[in-house]
Amino acid sequence: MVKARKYVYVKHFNGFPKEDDLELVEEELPPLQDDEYLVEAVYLSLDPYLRSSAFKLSLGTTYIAFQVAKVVQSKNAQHPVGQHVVGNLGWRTHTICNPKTQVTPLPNYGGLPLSLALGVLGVSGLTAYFGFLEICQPQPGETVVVTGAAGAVGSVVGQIAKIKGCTVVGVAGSDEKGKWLVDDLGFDKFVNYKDKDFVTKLAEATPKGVDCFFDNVGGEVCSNVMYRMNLRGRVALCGAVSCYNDVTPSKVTNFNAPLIWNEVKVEGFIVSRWSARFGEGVQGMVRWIKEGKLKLRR
Ligand SMILES: NC(=O)C1=CN([C@@H]2O[C@H](COP(=O)(O)OP(=O)(O)OC[C@H]3O[C@@H](n4cnc5c(N)ncnc54)[C@H](OP(=O)(O)O)[C@@H]3O)[C@@H](O)[C@H]2O)C=CC1
Ligand SMILES: CCCCCC(=O)/C=C/[C@@H]1[C@@H](C/C=C\CCCC(=O)O)[C@@H](O)C[C@H]1O
Repeated sequence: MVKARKYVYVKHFNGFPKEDDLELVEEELPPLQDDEYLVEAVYLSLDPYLRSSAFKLSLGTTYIAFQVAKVVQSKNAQHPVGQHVVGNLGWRTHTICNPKTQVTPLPNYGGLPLSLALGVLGVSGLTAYFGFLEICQPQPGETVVVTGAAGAVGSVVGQIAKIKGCTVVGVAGSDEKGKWLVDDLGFDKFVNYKDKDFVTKLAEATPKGVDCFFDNVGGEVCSNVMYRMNLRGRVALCGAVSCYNDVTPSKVTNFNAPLIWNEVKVEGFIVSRWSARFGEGVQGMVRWIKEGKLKLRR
């Protein structure tokens, strides 16, 4: 008999999540039926959307999260013991899956760690790859700004922009992160959004204006970058991490006028739009990692 432990959503978040909004529960799992298989979590993801999506969840459900898991018992020939899979199984240690469970067997990434399936070779990396390339359509020589630049998505966006021959400015919240972006990842410049002179520093870092803007944070930082957009610039609205736990909507500077005058194209997206092409994205990223063009923090 296997005992699973899982985090159950028991109280709606009010502001930032609190410990007692989730409860750790033990559950005895029944023996496997035909075609079922049991997986054990190896890595769990902890992503910003776990906060922004909470309002859609019913109380009593296991908290959502992607995990990399290993098949430890199986009555399903497609999922033999020892296989690794990735899927949105939630924050739980053990899960009984059946043929309808949406998990993807993990390929061997040529020696790269399986945890990357929750990072650069998973939702975060694919969000950067498709969101940036498809929506921003970067051209060599253009100026790209990415917010949340030291995060899982932003750090990949900036590196892809460098691969595409752009000048890249990362926005992050500490000088230590900025140093990592410039010295280790090859960003051209960094601006600290906590700097009291952020607006001036941003203008200094983007003397030719901004052609592509990939926004992960929303709020006033996003508004400030909108004012730097060039004629026919492109903005990919990926996330708004600064606002996910707002109890009342945050007040920000209105940026309609500069976007209208400059005929800027602004588009929000959810990465699943490109799910039929995820294999292409993973292949592209594995190639860049092996060529040393895409660096990771493991
Ligand atoms: N549209 C889609 O399909 C998807 C969207 N996303 C979104 O992408 C964004 C980035 O995700 P991910 O990289 O995984 O997250 P991470 O947690 O790795 O990074 C987020 C970064 O945001 C910065 N940040 C946090 N709070 C603020 C704030 N108040 N103002 C400005 N910056 C802030 C943090 O850096 P610092 O210390 O510098 O503040 C942090 O590095 C999120 O908004 C997420 O919801 C993710 C996946 C799919
Ligand atoms: C303003 C909020 C933007 C959130 C953007 C974001 O981080 C999206 C991440 C998705 C994530 C969504 C997960 C669950 C949504 C709840 C269930 C549903 O309505 O379908 C997941 O799909 C991976 C990222 O694409």
